Amino acid sequence: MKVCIYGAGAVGGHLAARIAAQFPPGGPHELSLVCRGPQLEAIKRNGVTLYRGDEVFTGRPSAATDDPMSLPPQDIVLVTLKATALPAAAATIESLLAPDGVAVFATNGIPWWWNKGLDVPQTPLPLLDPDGELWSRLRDKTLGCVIYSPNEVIEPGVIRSNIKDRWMIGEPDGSDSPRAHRVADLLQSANIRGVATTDIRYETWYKLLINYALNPVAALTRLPTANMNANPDVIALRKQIMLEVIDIALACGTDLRGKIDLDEAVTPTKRSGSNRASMLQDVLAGRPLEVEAILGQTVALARQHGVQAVRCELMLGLMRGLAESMTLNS
Ligand SMILES: NC(=O)C1=CN([C@@H]2O[C@H](COP(=O)(O)OP(=O)(O)OC[C@H]3O[C@@H](n4cnc5c(N)ncnc54)[C@H](OP(=O)(O)O)[C@@H]3O)[C@@H](O)[C@H]2O)C=CC1
Ligand SMILES: CC(C)(CO)C(=O)C(=O)O
Repeated sequence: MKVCIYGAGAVGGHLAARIAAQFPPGGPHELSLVCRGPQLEAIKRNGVTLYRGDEVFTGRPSAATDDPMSLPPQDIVLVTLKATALPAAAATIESLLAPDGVAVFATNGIPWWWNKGLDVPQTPLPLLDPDGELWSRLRDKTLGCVIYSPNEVIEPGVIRSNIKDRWMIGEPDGSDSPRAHRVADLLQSANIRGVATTDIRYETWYKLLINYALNPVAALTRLPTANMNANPDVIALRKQIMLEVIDIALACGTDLRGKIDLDEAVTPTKRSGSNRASMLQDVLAGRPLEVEAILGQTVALARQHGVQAVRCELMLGLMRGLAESMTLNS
């Protein structure tokens, strides 16, 4: 198969290193990476490397480029761009796909395709897809992907993660499709825990519960997870946010009550280590923040369903302000 990772930064670089290590050029799969700047230069020079616990994965893709249109048609495009970069990439991703190809959107937050297959008007979400480019071009060629894996680019071409990871892949309409299994099988063949699910919306809410209570708090406090997990004020706030997200999910049809141990989520005893949430990495690097995917669209759903979510609203206001100040100061 021809497989492209579009946006090979932290998460995409993780997948790239493991797939490239397992399938070097000339093997059964041809791996191409789309990235840019120092990351692209380093990958062209040295390949891509992942440090994961004591393990090191390193490999070279068949191609690495900042010009996706130079690549042949792809069977699978794993899109690991930030949610903010997706609308501008919609036309290119569409052109890159082979006739039966599929794009797998691996992003945090509510995904742009959320309305597809729901009993709601079949229209795009304006906060995530303002001109409907993603919706009109890609809604029938899309799989969702929820990522349980913290990653950071520690130098160009080099990613650090931890030993636990899981990648849930599913159809927006919840069907059990061959293409979702094809993607999960590809990941499994590279010893990555890829799982095809018929309930990607449950996974989305579950992960959003973690992200809403982690990413903006990390971005505002600038604390890595180990410090957040030891700070009583932060712990209390995060638990309150999680309870609100559980209410919003329930109003939208997903029951997370009792499905997550909130104490373990905010003060883990079964996990060790520390990482910087992706939104904190973005603040520190001066990159656009995924405010609308993680916060804005969640609050929009809360308002639509009449759910009071005071802390979620408050965090949204603060994060929209922070995003604005970053553009003013850039
Ligand atoms: N990092 C993490 O721990 C986790 C992240 N996620 C989610 O995964 C998704 C991806 O996040 P992450 O990997 O951290 O993001 P990164 O910013 O590390 O990766 C995105 C990459 O895409 C590149 N890129 C953006 N636009 C283009 C373009 N037009 N052409 C070529 N390259 C481009 C970026 O380059 P540049 O830097 O130059 O903009 C960057 O290298 C997000 O939705 C995030 O929330 C989920 C779980 C964990
Ligand atoms: C996996 C996790 C929770 C890691 O911090 C994340 O999703 C992020 O940083 O955005």
